[in-house]
Amino acid sequence: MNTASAPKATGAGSPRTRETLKALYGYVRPHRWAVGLGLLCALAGAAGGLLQPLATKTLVDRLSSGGTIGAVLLALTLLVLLSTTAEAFGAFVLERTAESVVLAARRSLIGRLLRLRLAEVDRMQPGDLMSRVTSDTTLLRAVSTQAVVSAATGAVTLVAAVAVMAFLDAVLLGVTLGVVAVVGVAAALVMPKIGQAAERSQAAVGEMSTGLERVFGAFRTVKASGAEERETARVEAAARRAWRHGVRSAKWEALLGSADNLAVQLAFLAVLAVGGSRVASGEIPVSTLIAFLLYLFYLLEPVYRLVDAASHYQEGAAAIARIAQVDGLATEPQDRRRPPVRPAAGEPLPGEPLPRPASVRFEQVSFRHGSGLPDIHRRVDFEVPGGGMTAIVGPSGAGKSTVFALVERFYEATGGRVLVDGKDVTKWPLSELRSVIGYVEQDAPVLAGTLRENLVFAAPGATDDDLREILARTGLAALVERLPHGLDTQVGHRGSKLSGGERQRVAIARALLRRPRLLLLDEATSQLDAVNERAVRDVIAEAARETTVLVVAHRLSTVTDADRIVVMDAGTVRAVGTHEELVAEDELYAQLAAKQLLTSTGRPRD
Ligand SMILES: Nc1ncnc2c1ncn2[C@@H]1O[C@H](COP(=O)(O)OP(=O)(O)OP(=O)(O)O)[C@@H](O)[C@H]1O
Repeated sequence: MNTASAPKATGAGSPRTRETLKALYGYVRPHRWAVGLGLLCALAGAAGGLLQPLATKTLVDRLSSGGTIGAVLLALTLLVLLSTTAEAFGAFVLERTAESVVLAARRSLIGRLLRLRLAEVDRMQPGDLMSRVTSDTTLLRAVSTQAVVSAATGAVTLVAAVAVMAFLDAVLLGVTLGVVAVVGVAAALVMPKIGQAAERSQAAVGEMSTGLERVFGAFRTVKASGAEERETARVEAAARRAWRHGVRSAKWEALLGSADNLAVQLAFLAVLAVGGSRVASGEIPVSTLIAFLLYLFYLLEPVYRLVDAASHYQEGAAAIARIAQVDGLATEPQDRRRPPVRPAAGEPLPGEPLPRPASVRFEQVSFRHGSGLPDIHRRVDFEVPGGGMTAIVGPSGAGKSTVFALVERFYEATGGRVLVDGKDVTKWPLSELRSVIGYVEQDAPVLAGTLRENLVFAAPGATDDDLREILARTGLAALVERLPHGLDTQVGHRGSKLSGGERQRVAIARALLRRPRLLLLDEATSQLDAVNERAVRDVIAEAARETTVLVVAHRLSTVTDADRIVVMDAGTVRAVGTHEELVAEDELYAQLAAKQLLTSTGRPRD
């Protein structure tokens, strides 16, 4: 599969770590006050916990000396209540902030994905891109808040606990630190492995989404080909890979967890042995040993926190890297000025002249999809004046649809110039360029939603009258009558509840509602029956009287009336002329015409 691969996780201080920390800071920065509040609450909770052993020591000392313990007991209870309340409140603040971080990351990703250049979408897998929005962002939840706070509170309480332990007994502290150092070494060794497993697991989740997207994109074909089991196995294989790496990560995390547990247990035994003999020899009182042992168990908490923060960081770093890859993909330039929403039915905006047909010119245009790939266009040169109908014909793969893709600036020409209204398309503000064009792509896509949403998709200002008119013109009025909820009927995923011909007519109606100055129709009538095709051809012919219409057609019968026909072959323009001229002058066109049983008048032979 073709996903950009993330750089491998490396040690602390590496460029990757610096980049991750910088990105992490970018996510946390807008919420620094909330994270600060969460941190304060966590510290308050930790401080409460830190004081408990000291209060216990006082309690034991008082009991040993026969003093009263009522006040100390009350203080201890208050301490417990305050610290748990502070912790609970802090935890809520952090969870809420974490959700906000995820939302911000998702919003920025979604905004970016829809502005990606087509070439990038061709290169990536949509399913994998989707999983970065849905799955990777959730990993930011823990790393951006909980891990930051855990690391900070863990470090602070660790230092505080060690300081108090040093105050209690330096020898016992030496024994403790010697054993606890083992955890540090184990953590340093295991951490990168958790990061690696998390990265692979997320990549596998991306592959799973890609597999599902592939299946739902061609659901009927999958079923008709009897490929359900094979495709299921494919998606399952990715799910299993995600499971395997998840388990691997869990294994390392468990190992890490038991290592720090073991370290504290061993430290406990060592302190008990050394401390016991120090109590026996009278070097320290028994209350000091008890307090020290309590602190030893108290040490577990900050150590856990630090380990937890480190493993969340590893998982988060993998997600941050995958999200950052999307930031690295090329996007289309964003215009500062939004073009006006075109009213339907050709009404000019106040102060705007009536839309006039746009001209198109290809000047020695060359194009390829990437360096090292074959030329799709080689010095393509033709001119289409404003108004009328121009057809582009030629064998499959000649580069006809690519003409439209270059006019819409889905791709940039690699040589020469594409001009609309005499102006290089690269000089047009992109949204303005597209606002003057109506485009029906080859597969006449219909989006999930209602019929109405589909029709007004390119002309949100269209009124009900505009809709009625266009429905009548494109022969869709009867369909709307039949539908249970009329225009508000759901058309299903990719318009699956409509017939192929209906989808084409919806796509044409959508493009016409935009009242474009240039109408690009790519094989727009291929699925229509004879009656509807005639009707739609009449609509297109009518449109050609007030706008410029460019059609790509395989069936010459649909374009013999065109004002001019551009014949393309293997990425070049062979000839331009009317049907009659081309039948007489161009060998390829004459052959195509002959194959399709046409005479030079364009009428089918009897
Ligand atoms: N994203 C892409 N990456 C690489 N090559 C591509 C891409 N899209 C199209 N091509 C290639 O570009 C060539 C021209 O494609 P284009 O769609 O313009 O042809 P066409 O004349 O419209 O063909 P048809 O009549 O079959 O629709 C084809 O050989 C195709 O394989």
